[in-house]
Amino acid sequence: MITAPEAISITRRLEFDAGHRIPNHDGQCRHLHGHRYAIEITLTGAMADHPGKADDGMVLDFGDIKRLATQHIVEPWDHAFLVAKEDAGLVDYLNSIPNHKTVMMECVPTVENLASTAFKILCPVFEQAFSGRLILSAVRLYETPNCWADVTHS
Ligand SMILES: Nc1nc2c(c(=O)[nH]1)N=C([C@H](O)[C@H](O)COP(=O)(O)OP(=O)(O)OP(=O)(O)O)CN2
Ligand SMILES: [Zn+2]
Repeated sequence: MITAPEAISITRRLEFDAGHRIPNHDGQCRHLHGHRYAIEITLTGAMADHPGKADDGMVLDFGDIKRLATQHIVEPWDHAFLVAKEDAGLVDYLNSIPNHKTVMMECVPTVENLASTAFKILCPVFEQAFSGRLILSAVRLYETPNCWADVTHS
């Protein structure tokens, strides 16, 4: 009997620190504050059948996930202030600080929007790097140990 190759999902977790605020929040989150975010990146594909090769039995080396996610998300967002472009007063203030690490977001930096942004950035990165051999199937972003958002393909 011939069986189709299994699809297996693997997940790599990375962490970074960033500041943000939700300008129109009716509670504490309208104040400037920060989080130790954790991002979990899940890729799905077939395991490599490459006896004797470094990646034999892997969907993808965890090191490759770390390298690409660090380059495209962790390094740009770590120790940055993630600010909504509509948050005009704060944008002006951050721009007045010489060499401040500010990341301008298209939308308010809720954990949902940040997870969605990360997913949109990483999807083509993994698609191009691995020629469609695997897909980015999910991004989970933790804002606190108790609060997170999941993004998957719709
Ligand atoms: N749906 C969302 N709700 C909230 C978001 C968000 O991004 N999406 N963000 C916040 C705050 O920014 C904050 O990060 C979360 O605050 P809080 O609810 O206080 O989370 P804690 O884990 O610190 O909760 P404790 O009860 O203090 O343990 C708010 N809401
Ligand atoms: Zn917050």
